[in-house]
Amino acid sequence: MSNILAIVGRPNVGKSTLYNRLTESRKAIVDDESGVTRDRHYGIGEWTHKNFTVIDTGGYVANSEDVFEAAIREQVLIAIEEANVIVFMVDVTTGITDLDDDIAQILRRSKKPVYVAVNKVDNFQLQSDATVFYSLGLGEIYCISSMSGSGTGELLDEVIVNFDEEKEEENKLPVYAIVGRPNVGKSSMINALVGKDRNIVTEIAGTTRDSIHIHYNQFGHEFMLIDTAGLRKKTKVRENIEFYSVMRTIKALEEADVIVLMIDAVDGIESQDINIFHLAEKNKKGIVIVVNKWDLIEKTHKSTLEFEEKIKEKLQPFVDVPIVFTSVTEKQRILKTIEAAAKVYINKTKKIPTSKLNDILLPIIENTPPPAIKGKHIKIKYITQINATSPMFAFFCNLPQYIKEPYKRFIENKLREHFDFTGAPIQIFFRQK
Ligand SMILES: Nc1nc2c(ncn2[C@@H]2O[C@H](COP(=O)(O)OP(=O)(O)OP(=O)(O)O)[C@@H](O)[C@H]2O)c(=O)[nH]1
Ligand SMILES: Nc1nc2c(ncn2[C@@H]2O[C@H](COP(=O)(O)OP(=O)(O)OP(=O)(O)O)[C@@H](O)[C@H]2O)c(=O)[nH]1
Repeated sequence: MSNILAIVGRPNVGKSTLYNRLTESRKAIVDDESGVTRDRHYGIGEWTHKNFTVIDTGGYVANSEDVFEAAIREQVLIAIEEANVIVFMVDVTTGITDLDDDIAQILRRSKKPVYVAVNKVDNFQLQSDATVFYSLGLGEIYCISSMSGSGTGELLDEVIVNFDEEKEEENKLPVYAIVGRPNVGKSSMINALVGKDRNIVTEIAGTTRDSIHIHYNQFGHEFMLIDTAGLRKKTKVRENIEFYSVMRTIKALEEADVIVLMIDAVDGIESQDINIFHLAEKNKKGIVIVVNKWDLIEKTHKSTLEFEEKIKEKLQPFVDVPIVFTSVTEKQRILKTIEAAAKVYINKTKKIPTSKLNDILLPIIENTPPPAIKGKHIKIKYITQINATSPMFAFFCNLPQYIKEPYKRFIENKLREHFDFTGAPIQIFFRQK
């Protein structure tokens, strides 16, 4: 299951403002991506301990007047298909426009939950103006002011009912998703892996009609593979191809345990790749980077090392990820890709016994304690790994609020040094004890 919220609506109703509010609130809590350019159209939101991906559809619409209404209509259709919940935003100051009516008509036919957010209800008087939006025929309306945040909590309370909490599922096969920009070699990789041999491959219909999950069981590896490659929607509006491909990628990413992010060796790592990488990281997914078309590179003995360094520079600070150099056409290191994904899955799901954790980390902490603040000494007493779907550690101490980002980073590095967590994002919490 995935947790995807799409905000749809015509331009200027305030979608981006709400998007920023939903995703920034999260940023304020864990701001660990200093200096990284983030994509403004999708990000992670959090409400009462549930995480979800928020998509601001507006950003994908071209400026040209003639495509834009068609583009918006099509985006609404794509959003209905791919997202789990839709927030339909309208503007109290303009009332219902023709385009609002059009969108409402599409949404009324959808089976996905739709929430009407009447925005710019900045004061109490405007609430009575909002009642006209009941005539859209989409049920309850939620009066909000994206600018001030008023009403957004009530809206979110309802929205997140549709989302799952992260939980451990027993005896479940690992799920890998191969993602990457168009033409990077995703289909070729999948074909190389599963070929056409139906004895080893069974296609299982996914949650939506056209999502393909492949059951792989060969060479000692068994897992589910999400195929995002072959799924190309015929969009009428050229501008929406990117929107659609981002939707598919986000969805695959939500459903997977480990993301195999393919990069073109010739083009190098691009901002889109970095966005996907950070989304995967924030979603606590395991990550393997595959540099494909390695055959096209003129190589010296230092090439892989230099390439690796260039990639890691751009992935800062989360650089403890495996990088595999493949040539799918020359069948090079394809199995190695699978092995890397399997190893990342193990790293992501393993649990370090509390005694071992404390035996190794407490002496290190003793040697390099968190810096004292205002003359107060911080004492870390013990550590446990909290059971979760990805590595999460609680450090119990007297003054958790005084522990700063650099020390957290230091702790994370020590964890990575002593226990292999390559490819798995780590969460660290300091708690009062
Ligand atoms: N008064 C008021 N203005 C708001 C509110 N939310 C957004 N706005 C303003 O409405 C305008 C449009 O907001 P955006 O968030 O850019 O709207 P959008 O729907 O994302 O627009 P597109 O990106 O063009 O699709 C901006 O000037 C916002 O400051 C609100 O709650 N109250
Ligand atoms: N030289 C070289 N070409 C490759 C390699 N892998 C794939 N290609 C070629 O790259 C092109 C695109 O490959 P696809 O597998 O269709 O790429 P894709 O990522 O599935 O593309 P979309 O379906 O558009 O997302 C094809 O012409 C492949 O033959 C490789 O390792 N080396």
